[in-house]
Amino acid sequence: MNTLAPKKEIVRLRLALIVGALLLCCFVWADIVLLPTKLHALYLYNRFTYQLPIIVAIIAFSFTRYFYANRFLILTLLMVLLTYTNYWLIYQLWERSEFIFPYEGTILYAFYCVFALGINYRLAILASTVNAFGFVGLMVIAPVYGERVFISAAFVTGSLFICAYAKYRLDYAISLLASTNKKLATLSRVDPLTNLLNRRALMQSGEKLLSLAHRESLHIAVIMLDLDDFKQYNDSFGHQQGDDAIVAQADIMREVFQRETDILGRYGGEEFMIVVSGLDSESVGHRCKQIKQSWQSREMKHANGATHDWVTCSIGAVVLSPAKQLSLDELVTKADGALYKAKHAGKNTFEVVTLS
Ligand SMILES: Nc1nc2c(ncn2[C@@H]2O[C@H](COP(=O)(O)OP(=O)(O)OP(=O)(O)O)[C@@H](O)[C@H]2O)c(=O)[nH]1
Repeated sequence: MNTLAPKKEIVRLRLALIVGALLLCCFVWADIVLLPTKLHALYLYNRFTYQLPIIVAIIAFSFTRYFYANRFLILTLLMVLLTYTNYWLIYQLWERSEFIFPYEGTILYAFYCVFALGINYRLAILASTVNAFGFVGLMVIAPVYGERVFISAAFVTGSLFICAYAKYRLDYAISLLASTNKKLATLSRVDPLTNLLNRRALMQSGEKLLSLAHRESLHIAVIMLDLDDFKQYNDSFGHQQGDDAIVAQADIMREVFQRETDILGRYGGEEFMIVVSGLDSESVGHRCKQIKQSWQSREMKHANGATHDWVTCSIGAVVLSPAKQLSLDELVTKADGALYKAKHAGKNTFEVVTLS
């Protein structure tokens, strides 16, 4: 499970590998104190001909473009190679002079590769299985640990699988956290009733589209929509049915504005906002007409005394030509002004203001 950007992840791994190489050198120093002098050459040969060069080779490989995509496989291979070169050393020291070299390194290599280098739990299980079999095989061909062979094998195998299981729990917790974060991020941007953007997200996305439109010399339009006589509707049919009308307004907006770049949101209450780029006044007017027609075709009965028999909305739009620059707040104020005019013109109508 990786949550870092590729470049940072590569640097992190490289540092962890360098730390691993340095730790290995520290262990060499400690082991030399433990080992009889006649075994020093054999021991140093193992560490400096196999183990250290393997780590250095992976550090060097981390500078190639093939490393990132294959890093987990490479690090799994590292876990197996470090362990098997250690088995080879245990075997040789036993064969040469029946010296009982400790097996704990096997567990340390696994913890280093799984937690410090971060190989995922599936590969950790694979490497642990291969290493556990290797240890049992070693015990069969060389009775290094004598009577303690069963407890040693159980200790190594148990530790390897506990390590893999702990990685599974960790990966699971991290993926749960990542998906919860994603859900929370969506929830913080979306209006739960309509699934449109909420006001904050609407303004953020609107700002982005505005600067993009300016950079690419495109028209940008801000369109405000407000359901007509909605208080009366709620009073007559209840809040629940009022919510249905709000959802219908969102559906109509989605029907009419289908481009991926169109930004649709609920500005607040029964007021909605759309930000679109690349549409001139005529096209914006055409879409406003489509919204009107869609409400008309739905014939959602309105309350007695409302200005129209079915639910309608009024629309105010402002279209900014590429030659002019205004902030989003200024465009919203102008679109609001146009909406106010549409309301005063008798509702169920639209007003488009062009700024060029
Ligand atoms: N059902 C429902 N009603 C809402 C929601 N948000 C706001 N409203 C109602 O929308 C109504 C808005 O009323 P007003 O601002 O007076 O506007 P209006 O009655 O539509 O009048 P005009 O805008 O002039 O057409 C209020 O009664 C709010 O309670 C909502 O989420 N659900």
